[in-house]
Amino acid sequence: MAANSGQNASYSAMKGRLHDGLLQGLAAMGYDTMSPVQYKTLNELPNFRADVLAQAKTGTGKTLAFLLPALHSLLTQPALPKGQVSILVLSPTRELALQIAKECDAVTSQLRQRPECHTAYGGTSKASELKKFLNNDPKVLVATPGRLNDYLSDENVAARFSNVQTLVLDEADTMLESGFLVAVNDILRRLPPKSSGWQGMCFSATVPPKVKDVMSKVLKKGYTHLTTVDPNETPTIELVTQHSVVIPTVAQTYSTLHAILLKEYELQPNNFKAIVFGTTANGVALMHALFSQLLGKQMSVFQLQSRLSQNARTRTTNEFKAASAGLMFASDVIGRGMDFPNVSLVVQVGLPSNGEQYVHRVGRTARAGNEGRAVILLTERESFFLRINRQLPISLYPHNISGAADAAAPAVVSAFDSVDEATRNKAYQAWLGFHKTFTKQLQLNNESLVAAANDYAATMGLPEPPLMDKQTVGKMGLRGVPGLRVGTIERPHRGGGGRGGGGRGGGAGGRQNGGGERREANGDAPSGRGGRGGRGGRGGRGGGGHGRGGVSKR
Ligand SMILES: Nc1ncnc2c1ncn2[C@@H]1O[C@H](COP(=O)(O)OP(=O)(O)OP(=O)(O)O)[C@@H](O)[C@H]1O
Repeated sequence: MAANSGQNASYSAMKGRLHDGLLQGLAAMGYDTMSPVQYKTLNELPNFRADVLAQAKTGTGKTLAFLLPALHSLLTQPALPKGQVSILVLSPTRELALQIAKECDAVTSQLRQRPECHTAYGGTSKASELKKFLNNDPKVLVATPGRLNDYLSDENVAARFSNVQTLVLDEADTMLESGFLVAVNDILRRLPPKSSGWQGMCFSATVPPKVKDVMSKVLKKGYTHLTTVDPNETPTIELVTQHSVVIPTVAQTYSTLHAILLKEYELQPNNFKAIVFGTTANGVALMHALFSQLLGKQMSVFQLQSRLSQNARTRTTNEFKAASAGLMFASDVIGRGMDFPNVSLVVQVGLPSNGEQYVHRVGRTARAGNEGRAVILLTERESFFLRINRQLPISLYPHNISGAADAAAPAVVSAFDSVDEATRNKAYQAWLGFHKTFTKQLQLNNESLVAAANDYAATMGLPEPPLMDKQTVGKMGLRGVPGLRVGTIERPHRGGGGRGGGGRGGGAGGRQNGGGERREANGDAPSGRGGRGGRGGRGGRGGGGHGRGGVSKR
């Protein structure tokens, strides 16, 4: 990885200051040079146990930047009693938790006595994970907040954290935002008090000023603020060429996306590896189904979103990490932190939750010094995003693709015929729920919102707008709005919904959406109070914190 501004320092310079076993681990991983954020945490902290807020661009090695000092302290301090957790890392998503744990295992791989690194996240069997946790000697735990709260609500389990030495918030800004804040506060209440001396580490590519206040709960006054990002610059990576495509209405979305993907494929036919972000889980499932028809013969098509079982999520994550090429449709379950090597293109379809989320999604490409491209596809109404985020280095797409989009339209229409109706119905409802949260910015009222949703239904080849559950319509605040088809939807018996490739099949959209799917943002946010965290941690179902700040089914 390239390092900059005279910090092209070799890890060998850390000999005698960083535990030898860790240096050997880094060598085994093939890393000789410190990235700038790694250089700074290892050289500019008053000591490795100091509290730190670190900001560095996406894909520049923040994970090792927090793991190395924390692991060094663990390895050089008197051993904690068996079963006591020393390093606790909080991550917004399950996939990211697993990835961090793997990085921890890799960097400790050469130690004679390796500290055990465990994970705790929703969507897995709590009983068996907890048994493993309690019967072994986890020194590092990487957890999502919901499942961790579930652990901490049991006094015997909470006792395992009474000597915690380091608490890391990865993707710290999102962890301290509305979707997670309640759960993180609950965790902080259940851990030893800050005055007991544990080290706080907050890492992210983006640190909006509003979260700095909340950080005082984790960071001691006088903490070190390290940054490799110029404060006057957006933290988006320079190695990504970023473009926008604005279309008149939602009706042109999929034909234009098709044209963009083919153009980009033409520009980089070798090892074309792309992620297309959508706004909702059901919207992603729809794109996956549609583009499997349209492009499935040319490339492997994947999807990752919260309605898939955790097994499917983990399997697909591993497959796409290993793949040299492929097309992934994803929600924000992989919007932050995830490291899929050699992704050369990121496309965002529809509005990101905010400028920060845009930056994190773009950061899925151009990692570890590589280059990448990014395109955002918005409708005219959604293009306000470009106006309010003028600081982002986005220019107009330089290729004329409107002809190709027109030419693709008939193929899109016929591919929709093969997408099952339930998938289209759910995407319609998700679209409506998502856009409902933006009506002001989109300058829509309820009537025009429903009219636009119905155009969207027509684009998907649905003969009439899908039937919506009365309750769902009420929760969305759309009761009585003309154009909606409202009725009672037969709910399948519990357990009757299949778990097909497209996610949690079956299931009427109303129940799944619990009042209308909004955005899939931020992470596997717990839905309720921390005490219910385990359930919330499932993310796929209950996950969501439906706050306007925008966390929902991803
Ligand atoms: N010193 C290094 N030399 C080479 N590669 C490295 C080095 N440190 C980290 N990497 C690799 O760079 C990639 C990005 O690292 P990492 O995922 O930690 O980035 P990040 O800054 O946390 O990104 P994000 O902001 O998206 O969370 C990973 O594949 C990681 O293994």
